[in-house]
Amino acid sequence: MAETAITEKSKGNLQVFESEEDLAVSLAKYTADLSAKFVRERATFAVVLSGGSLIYSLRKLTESPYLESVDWTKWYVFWVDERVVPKDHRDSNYKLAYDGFLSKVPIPPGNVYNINDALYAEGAADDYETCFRHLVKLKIIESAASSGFPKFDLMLLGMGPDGHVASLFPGHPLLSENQKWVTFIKDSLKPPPERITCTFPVINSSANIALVVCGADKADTVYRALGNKQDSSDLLPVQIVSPAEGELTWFLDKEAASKL
Ligand SMILES: O=C(O)[C@H](O)[C@@H](O)[C@H](O)[C@H](O)COP(=O)(O)O
Repeated sequence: MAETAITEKSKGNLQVFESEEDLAVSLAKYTADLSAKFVRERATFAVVLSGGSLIYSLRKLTESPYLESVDWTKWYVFWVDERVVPKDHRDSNYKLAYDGFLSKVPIPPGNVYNINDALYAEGAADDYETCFRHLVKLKIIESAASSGFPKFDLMLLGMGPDGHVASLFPGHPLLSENQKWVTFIKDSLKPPPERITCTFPVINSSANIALVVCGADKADTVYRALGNKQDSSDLLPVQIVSPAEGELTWFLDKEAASKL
């Protein structure tokens, strides 16, 4: 059961669910509705996934009615961050998403854009940015009118207990990267250390962002991001998520929201 509260625009729409099960039901509807809207408007739906528990929370999309009703042939799938490991490695976000989601829905394999796992971190980041630039030219990915950064239709983000999103960690210099679309990190606090990640200008150019957060271990950070006491001096990565021209929706289970 969702209690929906609309908070200040900068903090986004906040939805709190009794259980992760309820959250998953609502997340599937939200994603399917956006898919229908973008397919109607531009015959394409460009979706960005993260790793972690988010993939499990997408499971209802692989079931009826969405398995039949979503136009999966129009989906284009990307990753907001990826671990620099072979794509069949147990740490691979591609493998996680393939096993838990992509293998269960009929998205054309050619529409799934994982990183080139034959390259080192720097090369893989550059290569992924080149791929985005090519798809922006083809209008498979929209372009943000004001900045020229890619504007994905939907970005599905998780959040770590420390407030990281994608592979953008608290206090890391990459938080202020404002030129590159995709960059790399070799000292990720969450293993494995080598990753590629979209930058904040790309994340914040998205048309829609869902921040999907479950569990009591994240309650303090959720409070810091959404509670009334705001300290703008030392922003956590999750607090920098703020789509300039898009919509941010928080999906929280009641444990994650317990300190609000
Ligand atoms: O590759 C990754 O590690 C992720 O993309 C990362 O940003 C993840 O989304 C958060 O760490 C939350 O993960 P959990 O939901 O599993 O806590």
